[in-house]
Amino acid sequence: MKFENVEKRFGDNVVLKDLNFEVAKGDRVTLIGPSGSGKTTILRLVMTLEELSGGYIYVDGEPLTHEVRNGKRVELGEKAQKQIRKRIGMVFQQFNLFPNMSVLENIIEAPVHVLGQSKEQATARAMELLESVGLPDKADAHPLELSGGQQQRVAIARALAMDPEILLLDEVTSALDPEIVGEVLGILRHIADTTDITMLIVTHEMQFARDVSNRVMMFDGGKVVEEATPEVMFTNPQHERTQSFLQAVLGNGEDQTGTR
Ligand SMILES: Nc1ncnc2c1ncn2[C@@H]1O[C@H](COP(=O)(O)OP(=O)(O)OP(=O)(O)O)[C@@H](O)[C@H]1O
Repeated sequence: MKFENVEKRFGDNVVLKDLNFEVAKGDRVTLIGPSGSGKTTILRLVMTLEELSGGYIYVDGEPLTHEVRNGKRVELGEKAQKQIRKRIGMVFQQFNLFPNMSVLENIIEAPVHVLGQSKEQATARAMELLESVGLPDKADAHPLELSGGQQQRVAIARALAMDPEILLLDEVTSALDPEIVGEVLGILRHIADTTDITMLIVTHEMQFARDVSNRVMMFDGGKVVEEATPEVMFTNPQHERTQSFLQAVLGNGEDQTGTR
C-alpha cells in the first residue's frame, strides 16, 4: 500500500498534507499522535469511507479510487473499486455490527453478497472464526445481547471472514471496560502471530503496539514527524513532538511499553 502526496481537507481544515509513505505486505504499522492528528482519517481514506482531497492511495500498485490519464482525473469504475475494497477489512471502535442481524448473519453477510460464497460455505467458515474468537455458542445471538468485548470479537471475526489482505484497526479497545481489553488484544495478537495480514493500527495501547507492530509512525500537523521500530520509538524517540506526546501518554506512572 502506498500513500502518494495524500491530502485531506474538511472545509478549511487541512487534516493531512502531502503525506507519503509505503506499507509493505505483512507490515504491522501503528499510527500514534495527538488527538486530531488525522490517524482515523487515514484509515477511513483506505477504507474509502472518506474521499481524498488530493494525491493517491495505491493497493498493490493499483489506485484505490482514481487515476490521472492525460492530465485528467478518471474515477475507477465501481467494479474495480469493489475489487480493491473487498481486500481491506476494518474493525471500528464502536463495533458497528448490524443490530437487526444475528451474529452469524453479521459474519456471513459480506462473504455471501460480496464474495459470492454459498451460505453453507460462509457459515462453515463463520463457525470456525467464532470458535477462534471464543464465541462458538453465540452464532444465533443478536449483537445487543452481547457484552462490548463479545461484540468486538464478533466484529473481528466478521472482518476476517473476508480474508482481507489489509486489516485496519481503529482504537478497537477504546469503548471497552478495562478488564476485557486484554481478551480482545489477545485475539488480535494471535491473528498477528498466525497470519501475514498487513495491519494499520491506531491505538493508545502502547504495549500492544510494541508487541504487534514492526513500525510506528508519529503524526502531527498532518505529517509523519517520526518513524521507527517500536523498540526505538518507545525508548529513544528523536523528535521533540514524539517525546512530549509519549511523555503525556506514558507519564502516568504506569509502564505501558514494558520498557522499564
Ligand atoms: N467527517 C468530518 N467532518 C469534519 N471534520 C472532520 C471529520 N472527520 C474528522 N474531522 C477532523 O479531522 C481532524 C482529524 O481527525 P481524526 O479523527 O482523523 O484524528 P485522530 O488523530 O484519529 O484523533 P483521535 O486520536 O482523537 O481519534 C480533526 O480535526 C477532526 O475534527
